Amino acid sequence: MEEILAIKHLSKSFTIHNLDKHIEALHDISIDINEGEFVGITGKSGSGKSTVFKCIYRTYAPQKGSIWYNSKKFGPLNLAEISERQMIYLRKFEIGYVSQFLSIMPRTTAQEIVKQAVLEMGYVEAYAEQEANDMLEHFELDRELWDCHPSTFSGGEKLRLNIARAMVKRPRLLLLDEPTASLDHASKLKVRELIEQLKSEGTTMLGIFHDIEFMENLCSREYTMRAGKLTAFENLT
Ligand SMILES: Nc1ncnc2c1ncn2[C@@H]1O[C@H](COP(=O)(O)OP(=O)(O)OP(=O)(O)O)[C@@H](O)[C@H]1O
Repeated sequence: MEEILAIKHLSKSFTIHNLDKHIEALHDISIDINEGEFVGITGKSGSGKSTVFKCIYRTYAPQKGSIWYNSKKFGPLNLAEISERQMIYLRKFEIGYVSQFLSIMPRTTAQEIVKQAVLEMGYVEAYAEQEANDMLEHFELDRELWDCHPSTFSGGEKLRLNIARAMVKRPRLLLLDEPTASLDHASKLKVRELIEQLKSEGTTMLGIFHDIEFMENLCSREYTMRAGKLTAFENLT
């Protein structure tokens, strides 16, 4: 199997100037993922899991180390060093990120949010609308809500919309940062169903889940983090 992501000796720290504090969020992290794999990351709150994702998605710039991603369009790239333009392309076409929080665009309806994600990729209006509708239906977002602004949605509704927006793009690499945290059991099963579908289509996924049961039989390997370091590695297959 070909490697799609190779994180090598990644370190990230934060300085909070007004408090005169220095936080070592990641220390010498190395993780690799093969194409089509679903790899899990577990660890206590504050151990650095989301920081790894934010470095991959380049929300954060790491101080040390490299993040090699084998792009379909560009070939091997170090995400820690590429231009913002290339990173924008990758976010649009190749790398998806789902967190538990929905960043709401003002005056945009739920359906438009998902549709916009497809339009961004260059598809025509009618196709984008169909894809958006299929995805909203899959996640059983009440039809009454499709033309509403999500600012008034419940936590679970916001989350389902968030997942629909990321998954409608069928990214090659999908980062799932506790996407099921506040979902009820039925919605969790929907997410699991879609993850299984994406897996069978060859999508590579890196997931953070507190709910270990949810990950069962989904992940091929699992990394455990503690205080910014990788402390365990397990092959699950
Ligand atoms: N932007 C930031 N500025 C300062 N400190 C930060 C920042 N982002 C993360 N941290 C710190 O880095 C450490 C790791 O945070 P991170 O969010 O990666 O943990 P986590 O394992 O994902 O936790 P959780 O499971 O609670 O989401 C924490 O101590 C956190 O306070």
